[in-house]
Amino acid sequence: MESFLISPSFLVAACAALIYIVAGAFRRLFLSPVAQFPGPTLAALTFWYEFYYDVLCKGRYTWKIQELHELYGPVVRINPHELHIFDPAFYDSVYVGPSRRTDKWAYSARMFGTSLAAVGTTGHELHRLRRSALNGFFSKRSISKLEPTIQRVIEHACHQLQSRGLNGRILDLRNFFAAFSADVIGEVAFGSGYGLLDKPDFEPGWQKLMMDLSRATHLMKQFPWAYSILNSIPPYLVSLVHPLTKRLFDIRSDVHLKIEQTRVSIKEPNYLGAKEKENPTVLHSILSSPNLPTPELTTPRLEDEAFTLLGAGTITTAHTLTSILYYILASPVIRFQLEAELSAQQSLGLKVLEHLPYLTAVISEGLRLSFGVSHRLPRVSPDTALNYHNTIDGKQHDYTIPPSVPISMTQMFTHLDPTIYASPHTFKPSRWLASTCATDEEKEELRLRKQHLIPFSKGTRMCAGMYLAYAELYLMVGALFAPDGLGRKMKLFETSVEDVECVHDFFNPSPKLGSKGMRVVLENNF
Ligand code: HEM
Repeated sequence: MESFLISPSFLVAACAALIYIVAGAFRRLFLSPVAQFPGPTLAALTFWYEFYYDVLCKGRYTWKIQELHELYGPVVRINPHELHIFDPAFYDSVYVGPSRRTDKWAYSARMFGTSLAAVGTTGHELHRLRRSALNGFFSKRSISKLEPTIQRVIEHACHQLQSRGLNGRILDLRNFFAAFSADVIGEVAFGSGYGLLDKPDFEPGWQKLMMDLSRATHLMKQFPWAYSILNSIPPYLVSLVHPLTKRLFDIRSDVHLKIEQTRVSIKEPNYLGAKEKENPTVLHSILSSPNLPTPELTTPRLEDEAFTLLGAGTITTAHTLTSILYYILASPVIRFQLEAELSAQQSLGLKVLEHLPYLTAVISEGLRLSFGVSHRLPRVSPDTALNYHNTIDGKQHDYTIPPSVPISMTQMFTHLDPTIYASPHTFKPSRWLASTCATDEEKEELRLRKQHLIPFSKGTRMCAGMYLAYAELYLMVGALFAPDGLGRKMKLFETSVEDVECVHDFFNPSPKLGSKGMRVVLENNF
């Protein structure tokens, strides 16, 4: 062993490795386009810094970034290549519309393991193309046509909730809403639900699986090859090690089958007269999109796209609904006002609900405190330098951020900024209500609050399913607190704010690990 360590070939290899590391460190510290920006040296040197907080400390880098801003100011270098900005006023300069080319940074795009889907597409042009095939299906107009389908799933969900909650049985709304949001996507996007609402206890494994996948995004980012390895292992072997993934593979096979069936059905001569014309699935929509060239219509790509919808639309919507329900049930005053507003309505269709001021305020406040996603969202502006100027606490901050530098911001920081939202951790729907005798200053403050509510992000990469999400939120909360709604019977069971409040960033927000869920019982339900 000793002789190996002093052998010439070992010494050459060791010297080469040392030179490589020192040169790499020198390049990152002094030659990088972000070398002049403030931040911890360790973060500038290596991604292991972020790994430590996000992987070893379980999704805690977001809070460390917050501390770094207190130390270094509004613009901080948080890893060898990326700058993070903590200044809500700058949001619209980073998350822009199609007029400025905006890429996703490859390092963060690979978090999702779906490089063929819009969400994992890095380049601006290809993303615009892929996104155009989704936009029609998820437009406000199309979603309003899907209202009867969503209503049907809600009726079924409430029926199941009532029967599961008989005799004071404890119900976990976190699992309930995860099953609900997945079944909605199944119904509206693929033509049939996944039956999760019919499973015992609303299949708790589903919510857990979605959160496990969400948590794995930190590893995907750091070790992209892990996904290729996982993909090459036969599904039955993966299911042996992680039994929950069996359901995922089943869904993937189902999606595969539906893609092939849709491919055949749209070629049929009477396709446009068929029932699909009334209720086209997202697969019909993509496969008959006039803009997509043939390479964009392969089965693996469509599988990625379809699968993303399930991932993107399940935990986000479920977490928002869970948070909203917690805050309503925890506050008799809020509950009373909501019930009073809903009791005064003749009908509770989506168009009516969307115009109810108090319900809208409750939903906005729920979206504010559930953040959308808890992770920062990096964007790259390949052609344009961005200029940042602001004076904070009497200190001037001026930066020119060169083109192609990944820049990220975090929705949670904006939603909890006390200069925009007073007492930011308090669930306070009244902050969204316009008073008839408001002063100009108060009107301006309300405008700013609305402008800074960004759970779906903004710009070209903003959420594709926003209108579907809003429809689910309005219709579900409306149904639960309607005069005969089940929400009126609900009582929290051994649940506190710690069971909904985000303390781990697994891309999706997670409450404390070990939480037993958002548990309720239904009173007088025998
Ligand atoms: C309250 C519920 C929801 C919230 C807060 C939310 C939030 C977000 C956010 C912040 C992004 C940007 C992610 C990024 O930049 O990497 C996003 C992307 C996306 N969301 Fe949602 N989402 C919700 C529900 C849904 C639903 C129901 C669907 C559809 C079934 C959906 C589909 C998508 C898709 C496809 C993307 C990728 C868009 C792209 O990259 O072009 N989302 N969502």
